[in-house]
Amino acid sequence: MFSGKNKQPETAEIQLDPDRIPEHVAIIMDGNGRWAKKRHLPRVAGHKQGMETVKTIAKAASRMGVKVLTLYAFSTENWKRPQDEVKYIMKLPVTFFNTFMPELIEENVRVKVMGYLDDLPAQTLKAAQDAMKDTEQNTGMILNFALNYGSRAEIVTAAQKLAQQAVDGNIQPDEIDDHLFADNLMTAFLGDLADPDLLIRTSGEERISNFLLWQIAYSEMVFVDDLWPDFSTETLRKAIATYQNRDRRFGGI
Ligand SMILES: CCc1cc(N2CCCCCC2)n2ncc(-c3ccc(F)cc3)c2n1
Repeated sequence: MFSGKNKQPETAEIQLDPDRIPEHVAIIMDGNGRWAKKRHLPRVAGHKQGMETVKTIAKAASRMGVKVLTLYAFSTENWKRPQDEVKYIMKLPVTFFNTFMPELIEENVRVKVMGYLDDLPAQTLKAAQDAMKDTEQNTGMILNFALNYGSRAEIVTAAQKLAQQAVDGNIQPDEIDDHLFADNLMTAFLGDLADPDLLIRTSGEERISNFLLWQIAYSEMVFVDDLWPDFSTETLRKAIATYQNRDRRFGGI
């Protein structure tokens, strides 16, 4: 739309139903390397810009009323990448908190980090632990980073924990149901919010890539072409509008 003498295009902000904001949004942040390649930049430039997008989207989601935002930051498979790239990526949590913690506190955001954290470099783990500690009193949106996370490993770990409880005589096999299994997953701390209402993947890829396989059983999925560094508040609003226009059935008719 054009209006007035300025002839500036007006882009009407996507209107969302405030009563149907997805409580838990999960995002596979894909396309960072391609973003850099398109600009003839090193891949790490895409990761750096991708971290800035995390800041923008975390604030936007918090202000829209999202209760949990889970971001797939590093998978158990990502260790196969070139070592210089992995080394750079592993410093991003330190940079993130050094530059963004005041805004997270101001937004009343609580940081959680889930994954196989013992395998992370010491400085990465410390940054994550400090951020979780420094924001544990916050009562607003939970910003949940999946770091060195893999869903199949998470499911196998839960099965091993339950098998050990059975061997120890603390549970009977027929006591194991959906709820008890979910209580042994890394998302257990989210309680009733553990399962994403909306899963977004960027960069046009339409794969799940071993992310929250148990938890997304009934999630709506929205795949957008934007590369993660280009993902904007408007793109998030459009994805949530798409979600709101769907009629979720949870297996029913
Ligand atoms: C360690 C892997 C990684 C990669 C990464 N990228 C690179 C690839 C994905 C796109 C976003 C930028 N980011 N961006 C923020 C974090 C972050 C993680 C935990 C935390 F507590 C605070 C911040 C991050 N972590």
